[in-house]
Amino acid sequence: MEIIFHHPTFDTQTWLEGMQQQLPGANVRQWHPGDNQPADYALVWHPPVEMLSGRQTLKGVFALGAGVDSILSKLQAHPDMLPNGVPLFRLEDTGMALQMQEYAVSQVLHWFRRFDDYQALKQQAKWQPLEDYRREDFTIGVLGAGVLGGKVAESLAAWGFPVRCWSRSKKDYPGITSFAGDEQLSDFLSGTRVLINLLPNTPQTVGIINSRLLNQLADEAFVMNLARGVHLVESDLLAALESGKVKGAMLDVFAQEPLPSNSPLWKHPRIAITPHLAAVTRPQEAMEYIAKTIRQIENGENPGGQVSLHHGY
Ligand SMILES: NC(=O)C1=CN([C@@H]2O[C@H](COP(=O)(O)OP(=O)(O)OC[C@H]3O[C@@H](n4cnc5c(N)ncnc54)[C@H](O)[C@@H]3O)[C@@H](O)[C@H]2O)C=CC1
Ligand SMILES: O=C(O)C(=O)CO
Repeated sequence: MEIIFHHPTFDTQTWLEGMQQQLPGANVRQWHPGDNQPADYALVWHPPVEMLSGRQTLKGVFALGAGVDSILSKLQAHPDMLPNGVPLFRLEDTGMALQMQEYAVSQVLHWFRRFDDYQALKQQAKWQPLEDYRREDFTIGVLGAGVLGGKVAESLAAWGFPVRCWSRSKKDYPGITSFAGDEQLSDFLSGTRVLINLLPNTPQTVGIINSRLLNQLADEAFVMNLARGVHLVESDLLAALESGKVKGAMLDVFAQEPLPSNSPLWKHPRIAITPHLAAVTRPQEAMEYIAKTIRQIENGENPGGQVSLHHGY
């Protein structure tokens, strides 16, 4: 079995040796421009078009992350990059759900316990106990209730918050109210105090967090964008913060990354920023998952994690 690997930033040696250990019978190599020797599987992130195109013998391409928007947008520009019928897989969880839970729970608790307000009071050397927020006024709405959104919703429900989620089709997560489809988006938003975005980047979801959506949230809402920068209309968020409709935001992803130093988001006192690390690929878990999937394919089984090219995620 021949496996080719390309990632612009990951430590290649770790992956070559790790995959070799996972699949002792395989020959795992780093792909270099000009290498058109046979390959059964490709492990990629931002792959050069020539790495994949024309490889009719591929049995699977693995994206080394959860979001496949960068690969799919390249595929749109170069439709022959992924030979017909070759399945594209992505990482499902592989340690990312726990990271997303840590991120979301810690920030929700930060807002719920009003640490943002106390931080502002500290700047004024003011000793001033504030009224507690009540859980019943702190409904959390998770946009996108898939592998990551579902787990984030579950972890917040465990903290006793009212939690709801919104997805393409209804979900049956215990203790979480499920809304589905465009026709239920307004109901989902109405009363949502903390909005957490974990949608994939598709033509249907680009710009979804705009002023029309923000105006439907509860007053003094909070916004957490953990998915993709293109989901959020940054100027609309700034306007909602200005008007007081939105009280605070935590952003991990941006329309332009790295976020340019002159972006007004940096200086805004009620916006917290992290540099796209809400959940990163954990090599060991990812390699175990990929190896398991490859074994399933080799055994003629139907593995999970296949991207729907039709739905775009
Ligand atoms: N900031 C970071 O560090 C990371 C960000 N991500 C982002 O998180 C996203 C979500 O990841 P997963 O949970 O694994 O994806 P997933 O595919 O398991 O879940 C996607 C969810 O969105 C819903 N959805 C999709 N299109 C919709 C639409 N038009 N209307 C309503 N609901 C819709 C689906 O029904 C599903 O519930 C990734 O696509 C990626 O962009 C992923 C990993 C790390
Ligand atoms: O896996 C993904 O999609 C990411 O955004 C990783 O940071």
